[in-house]
Amino acid sequence: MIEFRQVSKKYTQNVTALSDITLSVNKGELVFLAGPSGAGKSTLLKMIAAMERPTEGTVIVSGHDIGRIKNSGLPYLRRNLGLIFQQQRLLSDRNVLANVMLPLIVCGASRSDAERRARAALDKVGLLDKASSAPQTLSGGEQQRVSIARAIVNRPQIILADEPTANLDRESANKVLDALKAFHAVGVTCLISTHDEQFLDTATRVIYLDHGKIIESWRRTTPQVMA
Ligand SMILES: Nc1ncnc2c1ncn2[C@@H]1O[C@H](COP(=O)(O)OP(=O)(O)OP(=O)(O)O)[C@@H](O)[C@H]1O
Repeated sequence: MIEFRQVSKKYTQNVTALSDITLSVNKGELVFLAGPSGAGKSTLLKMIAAMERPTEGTVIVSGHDIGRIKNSGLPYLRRNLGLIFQQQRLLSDRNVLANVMLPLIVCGASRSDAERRARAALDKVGLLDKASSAPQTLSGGEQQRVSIARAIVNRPQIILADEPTANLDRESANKVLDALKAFHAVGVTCLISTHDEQFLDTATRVIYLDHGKIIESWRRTTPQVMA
């Protein structure tokens, strides 16, 4: 479903964010990207969404070659992607429900259909009771779960989450992660970047990056049970 073949990304002559990355992610996998700040995790996720293009190598996402995709093809690609990136903040001038409805309205859904689906998405992340609230009145963890609802409201095949638990306390972080895992459980492919070692203990697949290179990568068939 996602394939990187000998991919490098240079932002400038002196900044190599990714170097010779080869990996593949199967449909329905939950993959954590780990590694220190500046390792290239965000760049890797952005490439899957064609927010950045490879300098060398090939990135294939659901059959699309990201290096060759035309700008006119981007909306079609992104319709299959749920993006949870820090820069995509919730809009403070509309309530939670309207924020979650937005991707559907943009794609031409009717208001009634968009509202019904947005309420279902909020229900899935446990925040239906906050539908009428202003986003800025929610906790950081609740805002992240609204972002997840907004990302999945179009029923994407792939969720990309860049540090979704950054700056959250443990309880909020666990709720955010549980919401993401619930989508993985129904077959959505998820890639999540994190600094949080605790999440990696229960993961089934982790790719460690450092200085733009994969330094370690493993899969296990059953998650480790925490003592
Ligand atoms: N738009 C950009 N222009 C120039 N350099 C960039 C750009 N985006 C990222 N970089 C550089 O590329 C490298 C990888 O950055 P990236 O954001 O992918 O790492 P990261 O692992 O996600 O880090 P963090 O955990 O801090 O978010 C860093 O050296 C960063 O400074």
